[in-house]
Parts: sequence; C-alpha cells; structure tokens
Amino acid sequence: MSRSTSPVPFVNDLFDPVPDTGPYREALAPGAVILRNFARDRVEEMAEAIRGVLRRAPLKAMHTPGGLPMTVKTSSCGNAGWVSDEHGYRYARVRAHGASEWPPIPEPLMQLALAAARAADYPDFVPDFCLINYYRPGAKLGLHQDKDERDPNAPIVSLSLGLPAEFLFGGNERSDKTRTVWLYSGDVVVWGGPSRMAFHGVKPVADGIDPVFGHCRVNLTFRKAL
Ligand SMILES: O=C(O)CCC(=O)C(=O)O
Ligand SMILES: [Fe+2]
Repeated sequence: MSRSTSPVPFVNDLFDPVPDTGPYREALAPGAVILRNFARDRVEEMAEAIRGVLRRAPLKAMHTPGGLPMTVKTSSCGNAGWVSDEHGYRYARVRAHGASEWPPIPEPLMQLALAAARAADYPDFVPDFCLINYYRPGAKLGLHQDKDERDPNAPIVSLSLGLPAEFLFGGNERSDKTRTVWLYSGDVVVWGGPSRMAFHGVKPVADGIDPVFGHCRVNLTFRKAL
C-alpha cells in the first residue's frame, strides 16, 4: 500500500496523528481497508437517495435457505436484486412481485462508491448492484462470505450509515480468528484482493438515536454482481 496514489492518509499506529476532520484510512487486512469518515459530510444526501430507492423497491424481510427469518431487511438497486428463500441466495434480474426492474443505483451513491474504491486503491471498480441492509436495534448478520458475485476480482465497497455497529472481519476460513471493529455513520469498508472472500458479519446493533437515520443502521454494499 506504500505506493498508493490515494489522497486519503493512512492512520495505523497509536502515535499517528488522527485528523479530527476529514477522511483517513485504517488498514483492516491485506487488500481490506476502512475509510473513516469517507461519507460523513454527505450522510443526508445518501439518506435522500436511499429513500428514493425504497419508495420504488420497499424493504423486505428475507428468509435464509434454512427457512429462518433474517433480522435484517433488504432492498436492492442496480441491474439485479438480491433474493434469499428456500432455493438459496441468488441475484435475480427480475423482481418476484411488482415491477420488473430494480431502480438504478442513484448517481450520488454511484459517485460515492467509485470514489471510495479509488481511495482504497481499486480504481477500476464499477458496481452494477447495491444491496441495502436495514438493521433495527437487535438485528445482526451472521458470519458469511460474499461469494455469489460473478467477478471475484472486483472488491466489495460497504458504506455504513446511522447507528454504529460492531463489524467482524476474519479470514478465508470460517474458523479463522476475527477482528472486531466499530463502524460509524459515514465509514466505508472496502475489501478485495486477498481479502475478497474473507468471512465477515455484524453483531446485534445496539439501540440509540442517530441524528439522520434515527433508530436504525443502514448498510450499502456496492458489488459487481453480474
Ligand atoms: O452491514 C454490514 O456492514 C455488512 C453487510 C454484508 O456483509 C452483506 O450485506 O453481505
Ligand atoms: Fe457480506
């Protein structure tokens, strides 16, 4: 990462000065980085764009392939939608009910995803899909890999908004040791390269009030799915 052209500075040691305004990078694992505060000044704009998507593609509670209800509600935008049911997880080009097309990724969200990928040294990343995860207090996401995307060379760009959450990040085996990091509204995590298949998850979200999102956490993952 030392030859990086990213304008966002790395802060990794206790004695590095942490800029109290503006974004900085924190290494998470090889190929994986946290872009702290990356969207902090654009949280309201992000909220407005998400509201627009959810008007056209309302949040739904999915079920795991084992038939268990998920505590996280989801929606999608881009060229596909994500579905999980008794047939397993997959990307669906056509929505099961209602309109036949998913809303496009709103331009402000797309621009943010492209900029975050650049800042994380993945300058060629162009997502075709964005998953919206909605966590009420208590909702969580078990340890899993994102492995249904067609292009394993493309990273995952993950934007956290609203209530803070503890994010687990491990290795390529489920049994690998995990790190726990707090993610705050406006933080972006990008993982690709040797970390692309890393297991990750979210611990139950604690209740609280976010000034923009209220009693919820919203996470967007931008992906090259198709
Ligand atoms: O909510 C998060 O921070 C992670 C979401 C995630 O891992 C996923 O949607 O696959
Ligand atoms: Fe994931």
